[in-house]
Amino acid sequence: MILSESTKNMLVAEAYEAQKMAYVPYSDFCVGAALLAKNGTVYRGCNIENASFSPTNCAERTAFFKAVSEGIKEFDAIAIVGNKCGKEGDFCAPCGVCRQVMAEFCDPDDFQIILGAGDKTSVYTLREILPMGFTNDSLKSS
Ligand SMILES: O=c1ccn([C@H]2C[C@H](O)[C@@H](CO)O2)c(=O)[nH]1
Ligand SMILES: [Zn+2]
Repeated sequence: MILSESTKNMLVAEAYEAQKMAYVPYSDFCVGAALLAKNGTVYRGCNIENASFSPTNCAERTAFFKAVSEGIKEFDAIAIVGNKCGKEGDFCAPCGVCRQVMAEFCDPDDFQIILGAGDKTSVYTLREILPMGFTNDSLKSS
């Protein structure tokens, strides 16, 4: 899908709002995500850490799981911002686990990943950041 400049800017602004809720006592790295569903709803997510480290949930997956837990499974785009808390930073690309979660629900050539940092944005398709992904279809092939 083609994202308008205003939709892109709105999603990055939503991601910055989500970032304020990051629970990051261990990394001090604050991430926010804003996931745009095909019905127009925006789901915000932040990263949520844990003293046991491995239960940590990324901002992107928080947003996806909020949506899916409410019955929403069709998405157009996600905006992501991440940096040391309170500092300016560079683009924050989603981790491999989050890319895999995106692959479960999103069309690789249609879904847009918007990285934001300050006034800059950079947009990718899911296939660009997860080539040769393992999906539901992989289970069907012989
Ligand atoms: O795309 C990313 C990359 C990292 N993190 C989180 C996980 C952890 O809380 C912190 C440092 O890895 O940042 C995200 O939420 N999304
Ligand atoms: Zn992740």
